Amino acid sequence: MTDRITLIRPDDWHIHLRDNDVLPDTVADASRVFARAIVMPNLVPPVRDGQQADAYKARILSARPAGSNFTPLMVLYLTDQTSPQIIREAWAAGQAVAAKLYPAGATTNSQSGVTALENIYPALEAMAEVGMPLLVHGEVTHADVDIFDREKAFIDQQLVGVVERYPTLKVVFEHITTADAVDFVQSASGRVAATITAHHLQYNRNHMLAGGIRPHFFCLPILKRQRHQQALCDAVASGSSKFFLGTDSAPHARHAKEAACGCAGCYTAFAAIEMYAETFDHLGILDKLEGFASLHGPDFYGMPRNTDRITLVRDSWTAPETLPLGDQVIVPLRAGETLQWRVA
Ligand SMILES: NC(=O)N[C@@H](CC(=O)O)C(=O)O
Ligand SMILES: [Zn+2]
Ligand SMILES: [Zn+2]
Repeated sequence: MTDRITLIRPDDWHIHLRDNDVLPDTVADASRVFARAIVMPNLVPPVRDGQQADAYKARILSARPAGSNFTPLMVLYLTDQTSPQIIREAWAAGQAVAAKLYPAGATTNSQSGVTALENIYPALEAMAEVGMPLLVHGEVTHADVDIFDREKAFIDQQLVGVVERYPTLKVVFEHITTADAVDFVQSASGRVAATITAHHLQYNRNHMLAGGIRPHFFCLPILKRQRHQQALCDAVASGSSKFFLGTDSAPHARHAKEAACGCAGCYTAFAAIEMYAETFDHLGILDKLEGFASLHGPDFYGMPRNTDRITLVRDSWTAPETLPLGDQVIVPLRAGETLQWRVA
């Protein structure tokens, strides 16, 4: 039994840090282990151009704990108005490393998102040309599509078309949740990859709904049935470089989750690499953790791999019941439960 594993320092290729008074809390958790993180731009109002990305980056940098070298990687939020010029300028100035497609209405703070794919064709063309990756929240939003089918419908109705139309565009299918998404990514060309969260590897919809409704498991895309969870586990077990770590750690204050209409998002940043280690250990694939957490992401983005290392040890500890989030509290995933691994 392996009790200790050393990895090149990992990065988080999908996180929500929010803004202003909560940044000291979210940035402290994100920067505890990860060297870099792709910072999602779904603020209100969203991060729509290079200048806004720069200003947000400055707020994140000034919220870092003393001595931290954590590097936020900034992302533009695509809207119906995103012009090729916005893309080219932000890319040329190094203000953003990617742009994110939120179908309008698909998830938290997506109300300014894209209402029809055609509206961003000019932006996508510019992205394909300069080499800026497209990050996708892959769910359709029509009221008549069942929430458990929205990811598959997005692949069929939108993603296949985008990948065909822009043969050089790099695409990251974010936080995938279905066997359909795994199949799509595996059979696509090398410029298509996906992030996988710790919670979608650890849980399925029974954890959220059987025996009582548990709002802290509610996230989007929603947890699916067990066979889909298994497909995600098989994807990481394959060791394929198309899959890499993206926590989608998404804080919402306790009162916003424990409510008649609760917000979508799970908070995992406080123990993310530990949760992944636990899952990989459980699956008997700890030897695949370094590729997933530390190598495939930078390789896909064309960035250097980190050079220092972290060590994880098998040593159980209890996750806190709550954590501070500005002047509120948050109930993290695994609250009060025993975690099997910790960072040495
Ligand atoms: N994943 C979630 O359930 N929520 C995210 C948005 C997102 O990544 O879709 C959030 O910003 O809260
Ligand atoms: Zn999303
Ligand atoms: Zn997200």
